[in-house]
Amino acid sequence: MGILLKNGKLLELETGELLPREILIEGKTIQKIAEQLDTTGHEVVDLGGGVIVPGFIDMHVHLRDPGLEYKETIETGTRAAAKGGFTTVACMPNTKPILDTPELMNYIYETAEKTGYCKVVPYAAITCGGRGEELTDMQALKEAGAVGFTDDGVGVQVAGMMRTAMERAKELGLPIVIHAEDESLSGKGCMNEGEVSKRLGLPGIPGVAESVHVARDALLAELTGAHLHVCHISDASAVDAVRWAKRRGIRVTAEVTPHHLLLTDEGIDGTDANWKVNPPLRTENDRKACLEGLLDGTIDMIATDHAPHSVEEKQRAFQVAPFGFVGLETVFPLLYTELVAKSQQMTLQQLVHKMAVAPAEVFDLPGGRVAEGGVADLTVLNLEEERIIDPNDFASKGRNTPFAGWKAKGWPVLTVCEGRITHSRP
Ligand SMILES: NC(=O)N[C@@H](CC(=O)O)C(=O)O
Ligand SMILES: [Zn+2]
Repeated sequence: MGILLKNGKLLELETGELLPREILIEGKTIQKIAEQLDTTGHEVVDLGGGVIVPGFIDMHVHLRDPGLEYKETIETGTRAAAKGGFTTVACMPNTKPILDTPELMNYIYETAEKTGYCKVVPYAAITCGGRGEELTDMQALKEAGAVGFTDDGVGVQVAGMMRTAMERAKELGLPIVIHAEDESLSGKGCMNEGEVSKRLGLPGIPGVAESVHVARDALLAELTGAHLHVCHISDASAVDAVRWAKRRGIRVTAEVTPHHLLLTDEGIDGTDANWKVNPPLRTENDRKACLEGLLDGTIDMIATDHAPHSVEEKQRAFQVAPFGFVGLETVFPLLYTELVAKSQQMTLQQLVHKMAVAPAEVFDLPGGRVAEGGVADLTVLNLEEERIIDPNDFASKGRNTPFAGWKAKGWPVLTVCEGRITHSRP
């Protein structure tokens, strides 16, 4: 007995056409796609006219497990992911302890298998403890299933250390994934350095703290032949550095978050730490550069940088509260509403490409397409349903979003991960 999805419209990714199609799922596989299928012996699920797209893939998620379970667990984080239409997430190693051993890779895989609502692929740390002093056993970490190496949360400060890391990553065929931040430039900053930080009297983080690392690591990727992936790009000169590197034939890819596409530092009043994130929200010029980079292919994909913190932590004063926003449950409706429906700056198929197809391609992961014989990872969207974002509705333990109260449409109503229904809403 399989699952038969009826009354849905399949998004054709090349043309954007919505094709009336029925889908038969057996086990973990999409068995058949046709205009009409025989229902006998199958569990029928009525999609109510919803739009079928490949399951989303998020390459930047903080699941906080192990050690910081008061912020999030693999169970709550993946439940939030499934609710947001995701079937795969890559989790960041800045947990407690840092994910720097094969045993910790195994812990992630085993816990996700037992309690997860989507597939979880872990990144491993570049340096032991994320301290930037000594490289991890990258080969053993690859053998244990790491999808790439990153010290996300902090930048690797010493260029020579990054060079050696890239040489090893190149040999292993895995990407180096960077949180681009030169600490000698970012210092104790808590928001973007500019007009707004000056007005508020808050210490700033200049855009160059990011772009000098992007440029440095692009050059090191050229030298070593490694694949460099740039996390959460936010600054116009960093986008230019990626564009330049791609033109030069360097193997570099990049991601941008929904908040850097939609918000600027103008929204910060210095009292609400739900607006505090790293890299910080920057200027309108930077925001536009990120969007332009996404549309012209400089930036390959969208990633949420889902970074849950407790309510208590985010109630602290702006300067001392931790950086980060949750994002898994709101990213699609926000971007669909703002960039597709309201302003037509993007098409639906472009957005789905950036959230599902591109991450699967760049990181060589299963999924990213809805096709016969392929893995049954898919999401059904109700593009008409409009709702107000209320953090109290989140499955995530985190409530920290600057988008509370925004009205958005295009909510995921059904998520199927490897043939299993992981989220379903009437
Ligand atoms: N993005 C953030 O503001 N915070 C992240 C770290 C990170 O992704 O750099 C976190 O772990 O909380
Ligand atoms: Zn980061």
